[in-house]
Amino acid sequence: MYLHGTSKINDQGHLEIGGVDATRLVAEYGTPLYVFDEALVRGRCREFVEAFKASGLKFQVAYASKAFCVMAMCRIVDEEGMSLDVVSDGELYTALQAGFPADRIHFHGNNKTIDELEMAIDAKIGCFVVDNFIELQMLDAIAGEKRQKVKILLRITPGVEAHTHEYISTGQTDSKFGFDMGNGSAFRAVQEASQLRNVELLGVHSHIGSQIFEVEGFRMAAEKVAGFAVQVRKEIGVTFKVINLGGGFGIRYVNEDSPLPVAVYVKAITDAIKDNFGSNDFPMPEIWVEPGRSIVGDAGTTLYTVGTTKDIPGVRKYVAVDGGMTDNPRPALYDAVYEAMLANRATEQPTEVVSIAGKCCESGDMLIWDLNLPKVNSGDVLAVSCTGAYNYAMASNYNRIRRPGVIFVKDGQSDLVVKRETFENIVGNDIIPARMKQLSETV
Ligand SMILES: Cc1ncc(COP(=O)(O)O)c(C=O)c1O
Ligand SMILES: N[C@@H](CCCC[NH3+])C(=O)O
Repeated sequence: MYLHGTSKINDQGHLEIGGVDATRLVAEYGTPLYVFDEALVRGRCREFVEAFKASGLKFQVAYASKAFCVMAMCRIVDEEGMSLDVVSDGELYTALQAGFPADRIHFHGNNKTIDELEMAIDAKIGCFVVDNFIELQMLDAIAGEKRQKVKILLRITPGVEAHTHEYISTGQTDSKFGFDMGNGSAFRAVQEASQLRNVELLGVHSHIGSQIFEVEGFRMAAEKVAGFAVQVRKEIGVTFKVINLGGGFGIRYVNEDSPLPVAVYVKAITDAIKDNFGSNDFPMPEIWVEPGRSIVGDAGTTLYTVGTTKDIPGVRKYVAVDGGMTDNPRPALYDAVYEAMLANRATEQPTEVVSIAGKCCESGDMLIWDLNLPKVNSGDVLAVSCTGAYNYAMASNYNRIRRPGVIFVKDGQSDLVVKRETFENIVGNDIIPARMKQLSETV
């Protein structure tokens, strides 16, 4: 397993993250457990911010909280001076509860409800990324009722197809997101927005997809957006102050993945902006981005305890862990691949090929196929790397399994940032209707 950030093998032959022995974490917090390397998260935030500073452009780096949104994470993002992108009232609520400055919150989503729009207007967030005509009209009306003028970007689909899994590719014409540039709806949206009284149109947003390894897609998107911006300025006199190129920067899950350093992505984007703007035809806009996965993805490791094994001679050996698709649905959803190691026997050589199964009542609940490990025993600790993004965020209670706790580790210290769910949480929202036998009557 590739060791990301501060992860290393210590003198006891154990995996250590943030200066804390993984076996100690297991003893203290139990498994499954999401462990975040805080120094790596902060390091990634700084890589983005520094790279943009180096460009000399005005910028905002908004962490896409959908990747991993908990209050402690919002605190880190604030402390690192970044903005925050939310896509639901739940993410917005989390950010506000964490004391995240509302004026640095951007609100995304293709179907924001009236309640969500009201909540965000009341909180005085910094910017709405408007996805469609209905939302544009609704937002203008609600802002008018509340006597506020809200800042907006329009999400446009530039017709750029990112080379990634089709479910996480979003920049193409056939997408549920945004105003299409190709069929003229993006142009009409700018016309409409620029005439509304309660919105201030800052510019446009484009997000082409996720887990992208090349800069070409970003460059193409920047060029297309620039062409659009020039057309809009020429034909209807509207000048964009902000161009947001979204997120999508890839990370290394496995050996075959070849992400570029953050600075290379940022340079490609800022160069593309400089190449296309900054003349008399178009003043230099502010550039915004929304990285999610690349901030937290490889900073996360999930620790599991090995339970049962099933050997089918000549076919396969299954090794089951105490979690699975409930804490990491990505293999089942996207055929995502992961690396793993035995955290308690990290220096031992691999001797067998096993497949890691989850504990859900579902054949598709497989975390890793064909993994080389030392001979695995019940009670071993399996560490799966790169689980920081879209794992806790997409976790479920399928089979009524309790969601694991989350800890941050740094400089030899571990802090619980999300408690493991309890059985009380599991039944907490259940109600037995009055017409059914009540608990007191069942004993
Ligand atoms: C609009 C938008 N911005 C930002 C992101 C974050 O993407 P990533 O986690 O790949 O950086 C996404 C998710 O793909 C998104 O849909
Ligand atoms: N959930 C996806 C990423 C989606 C990004 C949101 N537009 C993943 O795990 O890869």
